[in-house]
Amino acid sequence: MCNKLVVANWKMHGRLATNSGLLDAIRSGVSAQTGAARGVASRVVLCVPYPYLAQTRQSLEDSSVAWGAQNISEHDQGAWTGEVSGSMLADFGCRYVLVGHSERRAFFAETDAIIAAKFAAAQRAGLIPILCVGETLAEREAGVTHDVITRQLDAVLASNGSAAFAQAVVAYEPVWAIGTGQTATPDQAQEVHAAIRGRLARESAGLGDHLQILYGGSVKPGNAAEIFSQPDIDGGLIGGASLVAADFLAICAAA
Ligand SMILES: O=C(CO)COP(=O)(O)O
Repeated sequence: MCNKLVVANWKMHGRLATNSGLLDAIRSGVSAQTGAARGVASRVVLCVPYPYLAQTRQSLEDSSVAWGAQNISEHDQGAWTGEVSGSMLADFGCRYVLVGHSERRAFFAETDAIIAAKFAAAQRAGLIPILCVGETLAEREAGVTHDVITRQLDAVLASNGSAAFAQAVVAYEPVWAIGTGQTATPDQAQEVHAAIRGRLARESAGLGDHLQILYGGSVKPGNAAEIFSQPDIDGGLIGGASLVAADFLAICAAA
């Protein structure tokens, strides 16, 4: 797959005053890369905190850079204080939303069932869910990485069906590689990506061929090209390095 997808996850970073410089630099940098590559450049998405969606839309709406959110309510509307629905995100031009990030699973008690419901809510609102999966260090050391990934995928498959993955992205983020500077080796990542693709191909061969599977966890300008060169790695989900325009653009250029 030549058209890689690079997604920024700003997490809980940014301020109104400093975001504008970052957004401007990314918009013009991606535009220069797209021009140079004559339309085969990577696609780029920024997942920003909710309060900055309007600012992001204003900055990016005439560009090729898309944007999205980092979380979504599983409910469509109602008495759910503090929650944000998919249609609200669509109102702000979001095309994508992260679902099941390991920080949501670990710190906000999101279960596989809740994540499956959020995945469905995103699609009801016309958004493309980016389903995050990944094992902890203890799980890797216990040799259960594949079991964990399969359980996380199967929860969404069981409640939403395999057809739902035709309009979705999967991101493999080993928890031990997030924000630690310890990247999975390209071989470690490729092995899990191939297993994810294999699991979905068992449901439908076409799905396995077309699904975009991103790698996330300490992707930096210095390791991006090697990670992206793996056959089953279709792009990246970038945390810390997405907050520095030069680093993020270098990663986009490597994709
Ligand atoms: O969690 C991540 C992206 O969602 C990865 O974060 P880092 O790139 O900072 O390791």
